[in-house]
Amino acid sequence: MTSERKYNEADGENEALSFDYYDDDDVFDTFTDGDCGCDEGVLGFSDPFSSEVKPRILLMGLRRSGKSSIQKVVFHKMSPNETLFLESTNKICREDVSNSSFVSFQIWDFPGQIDFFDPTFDYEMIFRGTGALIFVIDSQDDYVEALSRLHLTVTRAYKVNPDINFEVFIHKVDGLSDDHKIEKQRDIHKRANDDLADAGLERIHLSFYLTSIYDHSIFEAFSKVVQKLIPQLPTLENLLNIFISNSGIEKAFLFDVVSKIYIATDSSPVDMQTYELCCDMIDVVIDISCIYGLTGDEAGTPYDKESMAIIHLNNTTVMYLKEVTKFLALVCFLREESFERKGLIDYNFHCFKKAIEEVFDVRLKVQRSRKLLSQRRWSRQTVPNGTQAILT
Ligand SMILES: Nc1nc2c(ncn2[C@@H]2O[C@H](COP(=O)(O)OP(=O)(O)OP(=O)(O)O)[C@@H](O)[C@H]2O)c(=O)[nH]1
Repeated sequence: MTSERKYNEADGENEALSFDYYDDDDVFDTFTDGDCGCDEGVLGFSDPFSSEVKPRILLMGLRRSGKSSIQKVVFHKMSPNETLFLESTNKICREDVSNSSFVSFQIWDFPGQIDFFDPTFDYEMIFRGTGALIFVIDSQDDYVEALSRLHLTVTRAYKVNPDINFEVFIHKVDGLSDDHKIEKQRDIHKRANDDLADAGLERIHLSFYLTSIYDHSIFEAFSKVVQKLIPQLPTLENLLNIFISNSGIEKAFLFDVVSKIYIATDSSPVDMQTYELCCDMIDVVIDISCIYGLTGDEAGTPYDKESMAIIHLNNTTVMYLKEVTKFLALVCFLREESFERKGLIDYNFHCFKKAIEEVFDVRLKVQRSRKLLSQRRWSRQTVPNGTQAILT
């Protein structure tokens, strides 16, 4: 935990990774647009362009279910113990997460007591621009009320926007035994789907995850939620498949370094232990770099084009980490004998990196033209004396 804090201190609010690799300020905001702070980040409907570019991820659930803790631990590197002191959220908090061109979305943290019947709460507007709705259920609490809330939320949201991905986090499972976890998941899964079937809404698909901020499960679950929002995912997976099969690599992950969300992996199955090792490796690289690599002046960054690491495990496996872009790292697992052909791996990596940059460029162009289009549309709706017309 000490090392995590060091990273934060050296960052000056998570901005350590924001050196310029691409120079489009609009698209490459720093990790967060300032601290979420919930004061600046409070729901504001004034930005007419943001919702067009960034999908929304909503964090909903009953009070004290753990929504703000999830956001703070995953995106602000807060240590889990510190979440004990988080105050209850009383307004909708909106935060931009724009780590890279692939990981770019807004997270909206809702206070537990949101009332759908409150006429001042424009839920239609909120759900319309939503990519994923994460509903957090406290597994250590009685979840009957949470399930009826989940049903109400999902049915309302689905009516407005049937394209939303509904993700249910069965949260705080750290206090439960393995058998108990499975039992809870089965029960919640059954009840939630039965409720939907009773309402004639079997077509709504809910995905379930067992999560806790005290282990890597929350990062893994968030990775899967985010991956569903990346339209280039099949391309990235394909590139990873080609890369590993030509390099004798067993498993490869493309990681967003700041959040430790993996945005893609090859098509072989992911096991939790491998994922945890990758997260630990990223922590080691960044922490050592922060503590011993920075000279103390503002210019240094703990992660740059030269960043790479090799760790030989005691089971004849090698872990290999390399920088892909200023926010992305490739972490691979391979046998020691395959690693003898490091030259080949590096050459293939070079080709892989170039391909990723091309995918990246295409997305940038699409984003720029979309933004331009919406700016034009917006200015067309501006009357000559400079006051804005009301959008219809
Ligand atoms: N054991 C355990 N406790 C957790 C976990 N996640 C959050 N908590 C605790 O749950 C409590 C409530 O967390 P918050 O993040 O404030 O909950 P919230 O849903 O944002 O609450 P509101 O803002 O009131 O809606 C805190 O004391 C957290 O430390 C978890 O994974 N395991």
